[in-house]
Amino acid sequence: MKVGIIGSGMVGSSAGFALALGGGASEIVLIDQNPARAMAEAEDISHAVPFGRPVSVRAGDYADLAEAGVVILAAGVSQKPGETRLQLLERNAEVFRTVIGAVTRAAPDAILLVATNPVDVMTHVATRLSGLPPARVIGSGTILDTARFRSLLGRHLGIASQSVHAYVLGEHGDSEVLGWSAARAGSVPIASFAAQVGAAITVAVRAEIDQGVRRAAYRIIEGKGATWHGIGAGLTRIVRAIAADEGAVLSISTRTLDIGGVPSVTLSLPRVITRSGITAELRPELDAVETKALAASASLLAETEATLAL
Ligand SMILES: NC(=O)C1=CN([C@@H]2O[C@H](COP(=O)(O)OP(=O)(O)OC[C@H]3O[C@@H](n4cnc5c(N)ncnc54)[C@H](O)[C@@H]3O)[C@@H](O)[C@H]2O)C=CC1
Ligand SMILES: CC(=O)C(=O)O
Repeated sequence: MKVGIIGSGMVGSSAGFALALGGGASEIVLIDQNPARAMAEAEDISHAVPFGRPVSVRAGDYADLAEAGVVILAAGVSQKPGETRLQLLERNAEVFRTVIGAVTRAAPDAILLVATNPVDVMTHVATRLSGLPPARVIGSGTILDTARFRSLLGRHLGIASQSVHAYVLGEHGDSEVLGWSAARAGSVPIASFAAQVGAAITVAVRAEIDQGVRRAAYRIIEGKGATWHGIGAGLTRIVRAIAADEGAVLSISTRTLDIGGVPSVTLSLPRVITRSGITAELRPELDAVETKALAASASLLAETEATLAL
C-alpha cells in the first residue's frame, strides 16, 4: 500500500521511519512545503531500508499521492514549552485549508490519518474540508495517551504493557479521560490484578499515573522541544491495521454522535479499524466520575469546533 506523509518534520519523518521498519507500506512518499526537508528525510530513511523489509521511500509532490491508501497529515506548527494543543488551532487550520484539497484531488480514495494538533479539532477540520465520510477521516487521537497509560500501568504492575488493556478517551489533550474502571490486566480487573501481585493502585499511585499520562507531552517538550517517537509508532500501528484489514481495536478520533449530551463532536473512543476505515465504535463502561469527565471533554471540543468558520 502506498502511504503519503504531508509534513516531513519530526512527526512526519518519525512516522516514515517507523513505517519503513514496521511494515504496512510498500511505498512511502514524503511531502513538505520545504522540499529540501522532504528530500533529506526520505534519503535518510531510505538508508534504514536495507536493515528492514523492502519498501520504496522518496520525496514527492501531491501528484505522487495517486492511488495512496492512506495519507498521514503531520503538517503544521507544534507546541512551544507551556503552550496547550488547542492554542495551535488557528495556525494549523490555515495549513489544512491549503493542504486538504490538494490531497483529496490527488488521492480521492485514500483514508486521511491526522496527527497535527489539536488532533481532534484538526480531524473535524479535515472531515469538513475533504467532504469524505467520517469513517475515512481518522485522527490519531488518544492512541498515544493509551500507550502512555498502558506503559505506566505495566511498569507499576511489573508486566508487559501489551498485557494491559486500558484506554484513554475523549480529547488528545488536557481534558482527556483515563478509563480506570474498565482497565484490565490479562483478563482481570486492574485493581484485582494489582492486589494479587502486591502492587496496589493507591490514590497516590493513581494520581501519579494520571499526571504521567496527561502531562507527558509537556514534560517531553520541556526537555527536547517536541515529541515524535511515540506518535510515529502510533501512526504506524494505525496504518498497519488499515493495510492488513486487521479489525484492530484502537483508541482513535473521528466524528462521534450523541456523546455526553453533545449531539456531534470529534473525539476518541475505542474503534474497530479495517481497510475501509472505522467500521465500529465501542462505548466503554465508565463510572460516574469518568462519565462526567468524558461529557466535559466532549463539550470543550464541541465549543472549540464551533469557533471555526469552515
Ligand atoms: N497527535 C499527536 O499525538 C501528536 C501530534 N503532534 C503534532 O504534529 C504536528 C507536527 O509536529 P512536528 O513534526 O514536531 O513539527 P515540525 O515543525 O517538526 O514539522 C512540521 C512540518 O510541517 C511542514 N509544513 C507546514 N505547513 C505546511 C504546508 N502547508 N504544506 C506542507 N508542509 C507544511 C513544515 O515545513 C514542517 O516540516 C504538530 O501540530 C504537533 O503538535 C506532535 C506529537 C504528537
Ligand atoms: C505533542 C503531543 O500531542 C503529544 O506528545 O502528546
